Amino acid sequence: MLRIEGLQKQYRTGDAALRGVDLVVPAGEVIGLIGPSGAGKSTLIRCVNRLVEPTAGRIFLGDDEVTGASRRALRRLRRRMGMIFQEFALVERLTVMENVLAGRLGAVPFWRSLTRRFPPEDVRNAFATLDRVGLLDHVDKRADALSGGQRQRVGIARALLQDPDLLLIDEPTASLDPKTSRQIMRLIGEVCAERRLAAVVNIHDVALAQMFLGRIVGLKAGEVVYDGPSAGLDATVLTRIYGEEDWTRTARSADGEPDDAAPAAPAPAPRLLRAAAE
Ligand SMILES: Nc1ncnc2c1ncn2[C@@H]1O[C@H](COP(=O)(O)OP(=O)(O)OP(=O)(O)O)[C@@H](O)[C@H]1O
Repeated sequence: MLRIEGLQKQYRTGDAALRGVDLVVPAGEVIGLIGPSGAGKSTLIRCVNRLVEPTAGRIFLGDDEVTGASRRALRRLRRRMGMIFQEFALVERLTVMENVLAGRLGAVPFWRSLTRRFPPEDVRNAFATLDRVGLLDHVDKRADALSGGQRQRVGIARALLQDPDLLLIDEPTASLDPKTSRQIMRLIGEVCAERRLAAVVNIHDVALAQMFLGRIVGLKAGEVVYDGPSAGLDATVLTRIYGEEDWTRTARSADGEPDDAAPAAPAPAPRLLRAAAE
């Protein structure tokens, strides 16, 4: 479980990127983090693993506090957080298997990682994970010989090999075609359910988020302005998050149809938070 309390981030430049975010993501739940450019989505994800140092607030992974953790404790906590990136972040000249085993770096002794000698159990796990993500036939291929969808599957397998409690996923489908994007979102949902992982997915594609994620958190100017079911993302809520626009072809109402009768009937118990500043 991920718990965030009163998270604030002010960059040195003076930009207040997060203004008191509260968020709980239970084990097994995948949430979609949406919001306009500059809303603070990447900052939020990076504060969770302290790639960006929060200015105020507290973050917990299970019972362990991430904020304030010593360097050593933070290293251990980061091993429990798998990261999946938009650009995959693979080592191009290494094979699929080597890239996936990189997920164990930090967990194996340094000399083993230098000589790339991983314990047999890690290798067995890597095979099983690659099988799960549909890449068993590609283990010896170099990363640079893979398609975008295959590359993202490697990214997912590498994160899973860490045996994490939490996945932090930054724009996983930004460079993928629509069908591959759906396959990747489906895979993320399935593996998180199977392994009871909490996950935060930073995603721009609202329709895709609605299709595959049950819960959406909408950020605007560093504040959570919506936290509720994806079915509740109607034109009114989208206007709250993104501002005025014709949302009728984007929002899907609770019955799955495009929301062209906006404003739509309220969705089941969405938690509308603070009205966005006008
Ligand atoms: N390293 C940084 N130094 C200073 N300001 C930053 C830094 N990173 C982000 N910001 C500012 O913080 C705010 C939030 O940025 P952030 O990248 O978190 O938004 P985002 O929602 O992820 O945007 P996008 O969807 O475009 O990636 C913006 O005003 C941005 O300019």
